[in-house]
Amino acid sequence: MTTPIIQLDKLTKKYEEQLAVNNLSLSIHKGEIFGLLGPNGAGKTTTILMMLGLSEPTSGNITVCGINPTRNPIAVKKKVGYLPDDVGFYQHMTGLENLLYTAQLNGIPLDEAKKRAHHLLQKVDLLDAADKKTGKYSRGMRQRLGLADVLMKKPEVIILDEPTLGIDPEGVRDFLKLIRELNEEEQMTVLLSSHHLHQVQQICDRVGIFVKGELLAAGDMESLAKQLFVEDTFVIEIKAQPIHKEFIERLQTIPNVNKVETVPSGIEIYCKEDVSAAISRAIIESGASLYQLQKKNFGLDEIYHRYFEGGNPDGIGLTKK
Ligand SMILES: Nc1ncnc2c1ncn2[C@@H]1O[C@H](COP(=O)(O)OP(=O)(O)OP(=O)(O)O)[C@@H](O)[C@H]1O
Repeated sequence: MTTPIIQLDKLTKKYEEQLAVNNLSLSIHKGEIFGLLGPNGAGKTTTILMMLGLSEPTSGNITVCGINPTRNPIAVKKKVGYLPDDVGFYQHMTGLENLLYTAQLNGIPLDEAKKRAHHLLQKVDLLDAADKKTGKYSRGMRQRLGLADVLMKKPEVIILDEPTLGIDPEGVRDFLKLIRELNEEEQMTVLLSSHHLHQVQQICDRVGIFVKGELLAAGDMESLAKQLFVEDTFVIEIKAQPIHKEFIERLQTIPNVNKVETVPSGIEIYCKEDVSAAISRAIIESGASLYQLQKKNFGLDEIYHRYFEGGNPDGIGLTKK
């Protein structure tokens, strides 16, 4: 594992009596796409603002690209590109002029800036609109130009706060694909804050689930499932015939099986360990025919929604490690 490019250590932010971020520790590694996933008011934006040096933590430490952003926000700004949910441009200037202006502010020589702007406009599919005033851009176009704009200075890290808000589904797909491509081509680390499960699941290498200022769990899908569903790490789906009461009862006696549920597509067996072999043995021995047996992978939406079953992080049947 590489050294973290973003390191948060017991980070806390209080707004008077409001605890926006509570004792947050998190490491994000160079080159990864990390998703900060949480509902409105979870503290995602507050965390991002602290990483950028735009808000001071009440306590705890932050290091971004080896820099303490609270003490040195300008140095961090040079290395980190930030795309807020609604990016603002000089509306009377064209897309290209806006990019060149950003380049000028970052001390990039004009020739180099023109080449980079052309390359990026092509990447974000705005070459045809390069000479159009940004006041006439659609929201999706503004977000794509925003992405090109943060990339002008070749940042080491880009932080995207709800970047797809208000973009149509096709636009969202293209935008996420573009982020993935840029991450691969330019080896950039990406921090994506969102409450859209599917989007986060689609492109992020790891995800942190953030609620009420606290990081409940972080990791890839498998490890999140393990962290949040300690009781039922595996769900095995079977199709078998005939299914009767004794048969279900027999499945329930298999060690490490927590729950057996009949669903329209067959039977779901929730268990602590992979007991596929014991299940198939039990089915055959009971004289039934087994048509299908598969391990169900937890998708992020299942993880997220099941975790908040009843609107309560301590929800039914779920245990946090
Ligand atoms: N400047 C502020 N003053 C007081 N409270 C604030 C301030 N900024 C944020 N908060 C509060 O801190 C908490 C976290 O807000 P934050 O904007 O960081 O959440 P978020 O996860 O980004 O939510 P959203 O997805 O809605 O943007 C909320 O309860 C919010 O009301």
